[in-house]
Formats: sequence, structure tokens, C-alpha cells
Amino acid sequence: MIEIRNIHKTFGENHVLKGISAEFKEGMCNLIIGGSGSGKTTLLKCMVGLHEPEEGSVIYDGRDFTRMNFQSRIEIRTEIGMLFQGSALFDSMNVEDNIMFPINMFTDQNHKEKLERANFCLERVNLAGKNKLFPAELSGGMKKRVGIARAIAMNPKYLFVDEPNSGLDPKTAIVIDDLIQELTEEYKTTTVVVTHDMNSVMGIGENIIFLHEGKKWWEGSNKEISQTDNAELNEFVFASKFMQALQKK
Ligand SMILES: Nc1ncnc2c1ncn2[C@@H]1O[C@H](COP(=O)(O)OP(=O)(O)OP(=O)(O)O)[C@@H](O)[C@H]1O
Repeated sequence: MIEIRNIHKTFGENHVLKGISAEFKEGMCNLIIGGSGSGKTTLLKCMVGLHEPEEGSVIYDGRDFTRMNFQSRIEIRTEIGMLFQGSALFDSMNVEDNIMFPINMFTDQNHKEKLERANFCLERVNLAGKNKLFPAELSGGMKKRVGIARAIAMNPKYLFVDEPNSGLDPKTAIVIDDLIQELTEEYKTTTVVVTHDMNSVMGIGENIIFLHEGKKWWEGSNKEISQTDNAELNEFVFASKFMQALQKK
């Protein structure tokens, strides 16, 4: 489980996060949702140490990440897998080398062991045999899957995913969501997904926090989200014509 307590983050005059507290549960897809600019990515970055919050704590299974020195943080970083927005693969490396990158960085495994792990991860995302392709030769959905393979290369306890469906068609987006959910259940990871895609919310949103005006405005599950009387959340959920049509049924 990851617990965040009273997280504040400011950029100059812009107080983006105004005291966010939440729990992200193990073996579950935990979603951070909210409108554009509501601070979702900022919160994610505060959780993994890419931003330093001015106030508050991020606690990984009882370990206070925010109070740790650089060396102790490395230990937790090795337990974190991340799928960044746009996949963030290294264009000059082939698929296999991209997946082996975190293993090279954090372990002293020999080449055979690393290759075995890369092949296992590739198989797990249904891309067996695509080792030698370069990112430029992959479709958007394949890039995401390679990004996921890299994110699970170190067998992470915590999986962070930023906008997994950006740039994907709805069918491929569901494949990616399902994969994230399967891996979460299979490896009991604490998975945190930033999204504003209502398909993801309805598909994998077991535990959701909704950010609005720098605060946690609502929390609940995908089963509860369409029944809420929270005006700002309703505006977010039913913004699309598709969701409006479902509401009328
Ligand atoms: N490095 C930064 N420096 C200054 N301001 C920043 C920085 N990162 C984010 N912000 C500001 O913080 C606010 C929240 O941005 P953030 O990217 O977290 O929102 P978001 O909810 O993830 O948005 P989107 O859905 O559009 O990706 C915005 O006003 C943004 O301009």
C-alpha cells in the first residue's frame, strides 16, 4: 500500500496540490482522475520523487519516502516500475535493450539472465520475438506494451502509469487497460494510474480519487462514480456525449 498524507506542491504562485491525502491499495488499480491541469501528473511525480512536495509524506508500506536520504530512496526506486506518458522509449535502442535498461541500471545480472527476463516480459505483453525492432518500427499500442514490459522488468511492487491510453484507439486502449489490470492482480502490485479517460475509469477504476481545485474532491469506485451527486465530478464524468447518452438510458 502507498499512503500519501497532506501533500502540498507549489510552482511559483501556483498552488497546485493543496493538502492531498489518500491510500492506494495493493493488488488494485488505483486511479487519479481530474480535469486538465488539476495536478494529476504533479501528484504522481511527487509520489515517485521527481518533484519534492513542500509539505506532506509519501509512505511506501510503512516507509516514509519523503524523509529518506538519496541512498535509501534508491532501494524503493528499484521496487517502482513506471510507464510514462508517450511510452518514453529510447529511440536509439531496440526493444530488448529498452527492456533491459532498468536491469542494467539496478542489478549486476549477466547478459543471459537479463535476456531471459526481457524475453519473459516481452512474452507477458504478447510481443515475443520483437526483440530487435526499434521504437520507430512499432505502432502506438506496441510502444505502450514495450513500455509496460520495461516497467515490469524489475518485478516491481509499485507500478505507476501516466495516461496509458493517450494516442490509442478505443479498442487498443482497452487491451492496454486489461493488461495493466491483469499484471496488477497477478503480481499484487500497488498500481497508480493517472487518466482522464472515462473508459479506463469504468473499466479498471476499483479505487478512484478525483482532483479538483488542488484538493481531493471525491473518492470511490467505478461502481459508485455514476451515482454521485457531486456536481464537479458529474460535470467531469458526463462531459462526453457518449457518457451523456448512457446516463439517459
Ligand atoms: N515543472 C513545472 N513548473 C511549473 N508549473 C508546472 C510544472 N508542472 C506542472 N505545472 C503546473 O501545475 C499544474 C498542474 O499540472 P499537471 O501536469 O500536474 O496537471 P494534469 O492534471 O496532469 O494535466 P493534464 O491532464 O493536462 O496532463 C498546471 O497549472 C501546470 O502548469
